[in-house]
Amino acid sequence: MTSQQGSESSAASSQHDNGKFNRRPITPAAAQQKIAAYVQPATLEEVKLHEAGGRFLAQSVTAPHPYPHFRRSGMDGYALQAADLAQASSDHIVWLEVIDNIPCGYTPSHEITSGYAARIMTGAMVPDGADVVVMLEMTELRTEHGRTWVGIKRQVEQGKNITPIGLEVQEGDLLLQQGAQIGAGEISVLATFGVHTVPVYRKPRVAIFSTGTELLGVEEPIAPGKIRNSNSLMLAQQIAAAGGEPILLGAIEDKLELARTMMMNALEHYDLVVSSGGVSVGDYDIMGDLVRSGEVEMLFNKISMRPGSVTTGAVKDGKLLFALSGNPGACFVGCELLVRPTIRQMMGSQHDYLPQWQAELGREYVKINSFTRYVRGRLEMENGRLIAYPALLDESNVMVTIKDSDCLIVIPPTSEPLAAGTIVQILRLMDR
Ligand SMILES: Nc1nc2c(c(=O)[nH]1)N[C@H]1C(S)=C(S)[C@@H](COP(=O)(O)OP(=O)(O)OC[C@H]3O[C@@H](n4cnc5c(N)ncnc54)[C@H](O)[C@@H]3O)O[C@H]1N2
Ligand code: MOO
Repeated sequence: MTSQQGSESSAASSQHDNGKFNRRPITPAAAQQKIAAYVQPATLEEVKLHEAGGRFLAQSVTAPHPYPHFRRSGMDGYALQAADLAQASSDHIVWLEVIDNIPCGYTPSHEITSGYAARIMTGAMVPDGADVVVMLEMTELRTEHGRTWVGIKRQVEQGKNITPIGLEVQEGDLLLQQGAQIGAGEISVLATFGVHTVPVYRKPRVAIFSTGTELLGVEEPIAPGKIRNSNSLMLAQQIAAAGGEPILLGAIEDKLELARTMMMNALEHYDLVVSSGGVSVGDYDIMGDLVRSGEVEMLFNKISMRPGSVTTGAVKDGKLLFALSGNPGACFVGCELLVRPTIRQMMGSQHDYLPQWQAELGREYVKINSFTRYVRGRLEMENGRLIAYPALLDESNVMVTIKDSDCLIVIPPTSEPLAAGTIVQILRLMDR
């Protein structure tokens, strides 16, 4: 904040000017490590399988039975003994008597011995004695006096069209590791093995509030000097996508007392607290003042990164507080780099940080900085090469290009512009 009426936080900030201007930056990796040391794992709950999507498994799951657990036909056809077709050819048809009919879901009523076959459908249980299923299209039928024979004119290799027991999974195999995120494939595994309620980590309840006397509700008409509070809702979406349960506490004016009440209430009632705004050095940067006041233990209040250099982390009674910048670009990046991993760690994820890839820079990047930059960018595959295009407008206070980005391009501290084609690290933005 720069200009406001009111004197409360102005007075407060002047008492703290020393601490305010003397911030010691730590690296983004050091900030992530500091936070990780305070993460408390969420408690467990059992959820119904159809509601488990996106959650993280709290216990590993092993197979209670093999899969498939019976020999399964892969085709509609006839189950028989391959050796019976040894003489079959285009000139010699082999006839086998059909003694059983096995639809899906039924068990065979006869063992197959030499000279006999069973009609069988895809997915049905192959009878004992049979070692091959011959497709319907390769057979013909003859019926006499109420008895039926199947005729086959070619040899078929033993085992053809039969899925053996345990082909996919043996009994006792590890199916899913603790910490695995439950998606469609995992749900399919759990359903197959009868796991109808799933032990998962509780979704952390993440309180969100914004500070700024300029902030209007989204539904309010625009007014001079005012802006709508987009950060709270942007954060709610990021937090939900990361797996947390966002709790929107609204916005407060830039008044230290309001911020104190909001922050203490949020820390008391929720698992994690995320605020936006008021962390810089201005007269009304109340979150910075609050964190420096000693009421919470400050972990850092400057990170050697842009955007989001003013991102602040603190802890109180074991609960983490992230005071993110009000600038939308910095707020977004701070959430992706710090809040998202925290939520995922709380939920037991093994993959907490954004995945890192390499790409070629799509156009030159000329800004020079002593801090690492996380530039929002767009990935394209061109002639088999992954190209990352930095957004044309990537300043911390730019909002509109966040939506166009699917990665953050990591520009290390550099004194030279980076040429197009330079190999850069990128962090993939997930869950969008
Ligand atoms: N003298 C200095 N000024 C600034 C410095 C500095 O080091 N010295 N740092 C700059 C940097 S870098 C950043 S980043 C910003 C950080 O500012 P704050 O985090 O304190 O955020 P505010 O001042 O409250 O707001 C910044 C900007 O964002 C808009 N905003 C705030 N909340 C929301 C919201 N909920 N939704 C949408 N937009 C929001 C606000 O109106 C401002 O335009 O400080 C620099 N200044
Ligand atoms: O901290 Mo600001 O977002 O670096 O630009």
